[in-house]
Amino acid sequence: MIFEIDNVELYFDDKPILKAAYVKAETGKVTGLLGRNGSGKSSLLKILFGTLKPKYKLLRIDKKPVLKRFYKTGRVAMLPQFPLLSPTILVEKAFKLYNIDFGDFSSIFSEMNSVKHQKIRDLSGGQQRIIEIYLVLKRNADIVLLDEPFAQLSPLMIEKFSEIIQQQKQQKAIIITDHRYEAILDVSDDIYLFQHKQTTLVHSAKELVQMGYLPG
Ligand SMILES: Nc1ncnc2c1ncn2[C@@H]1O[C@H](COP(=O)(O)OP(=O)(O)OP(=O)(O)O)[C@@H](O)[C@H]1O
Repeated sequence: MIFEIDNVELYFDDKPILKAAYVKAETGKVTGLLGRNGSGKSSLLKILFGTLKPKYKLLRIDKKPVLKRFYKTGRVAMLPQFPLLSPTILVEKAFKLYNIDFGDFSSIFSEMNSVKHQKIRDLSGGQQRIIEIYLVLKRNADIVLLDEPFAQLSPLMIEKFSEIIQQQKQQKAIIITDHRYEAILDVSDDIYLFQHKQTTLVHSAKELVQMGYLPG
């Protein structure tokens, strides 16, 4: 399945943020988005998900236009940059709500075994994020959007999630953005750089240096 978001034109209060931006994602691949702060990565994810309305955009699945807000189709799962779960929900209840097995989770993240009966608000920021990323990644969806999943995670957790992302991409398209660019370069099959209000497909870290995103 091929997902394309094309000709994205976004303004906030007459200020242009994106002009003719394009991103393609497909089942079996991870698409990484890189770019400086404020370059429009989160906005593009929200536009794709359907919670932010731009001046113009065209969303296509396998070349056919999708006119509905995408989240209403039930085919997309999104991890926003900010907390997803209610602070008062019990961890085991959150897993039930998402229809995901806690046992499978705790066999990968054994250090999280003890939090099953706790409320989300009683976990550390990183522990909360681990649960959120896992639930969104494992959710039954055709495409998963991850906005800064790695920001609060220790290196070992990033490695574990990179493995889960590789497993999950077998059945899904995944789009991910994060400032941990080494992790994004490792996990992604395709990379887009957000720059000058547009998106460019890049092929190497060297290109990212030449384009002024990475220090030389
Ligand atoms: N609701 C809003 N109202 C006005 N301006 C906004 C709004 N949301 C985002 N912006 C502006 O749009 C631009 C793009 O923001 P966005 O969050 O998409 O960038 P980003 O690339 O995800 O940044 P970061 O990497 O820092 O999270 C920024 O200049 C931001 O100030």
